[in-house]
Amino acid sequence: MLTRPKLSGGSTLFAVSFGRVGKDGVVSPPLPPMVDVRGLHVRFGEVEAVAGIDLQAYAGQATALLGRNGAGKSTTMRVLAGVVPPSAGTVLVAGHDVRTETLRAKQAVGYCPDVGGLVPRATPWEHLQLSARLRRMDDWETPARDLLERFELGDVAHRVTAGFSHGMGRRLSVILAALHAPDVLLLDEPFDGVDPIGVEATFDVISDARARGACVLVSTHLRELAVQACTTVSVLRGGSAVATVPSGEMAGEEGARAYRGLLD
Ligand SMILES: Nc1ncnc2c1ncn2[C@@H]1O[C@H](COP(=O)(O)OP(=O)(O)OP(=O)(O)O)[C@@H](O)[C@H]1O
Repeated sequence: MLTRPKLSGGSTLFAVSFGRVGKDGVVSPPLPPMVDVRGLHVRFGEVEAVAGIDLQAYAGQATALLGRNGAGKSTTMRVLAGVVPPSAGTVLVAGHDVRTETLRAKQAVGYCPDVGGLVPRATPWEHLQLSARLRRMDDWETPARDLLERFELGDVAHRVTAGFSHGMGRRLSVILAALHAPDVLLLDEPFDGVDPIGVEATFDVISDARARGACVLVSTHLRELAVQACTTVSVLRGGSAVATVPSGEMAGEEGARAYRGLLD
């Protein structure tokens, strides 16, 4: 059965679901979710893009959203990023309601959209500069240079993005999402068309974010990369979450069969 997380996810899953066990054996209350989605509906006219999603994601964890085209992954990410308002339901990001505390929720988030977001006539460095100014960051140049080097974009840091390949654009979008070390990192299709160096660099960004206690959500079609990058997998179908399981349950041949079973 793939309807409920098992404890095979280890101590993190135990801690967030049932409480944290201290050295003295005392169990403290479970951590509140960093992303808390309850009964989310999103309608675009006649189309119901999201039809009642419930999703909880926690500090130090990475959750993958998997599902077929049109399952509602990107729309859910857009709601979390504060780009699309919910039609119904409650969405809290780092404790802030995206409907009533939109600015605070947005400040907590770093968002790599699935498409767009880059200015063709601006360079990567100018994108980073603008992002840092908007967020009133002081010491941004060193982390910006570091990220550009990790994603092998240092050599093109001062070239306009108009001539960038698809994969170069994806890599820059991940960098822009990660620059300010957000509490909630939302990566929509970060691996799409990205070469192995970019994939490795994205893995590093995800594990660094988890290590500093951020909550990461990754929307992707690439099941095996989702399993490698994430602790938890949530499978969406027809605008609803049909299963949320430790990522190990989606690994290998058996995981592929389980995943196909959830999509049919
Ligand atoms: N702005 C919009 N206007 C109308 N319909 C929309 C809009 N955005 C999304 N939809 C519809 O909502 C549904 C869910 O779309 P969404 O992009 O969230 O799916 P997805 O799981 O991210 O798909 P993909 O894997 O193809 O990116 C689809 O039927 C889509 O056509």
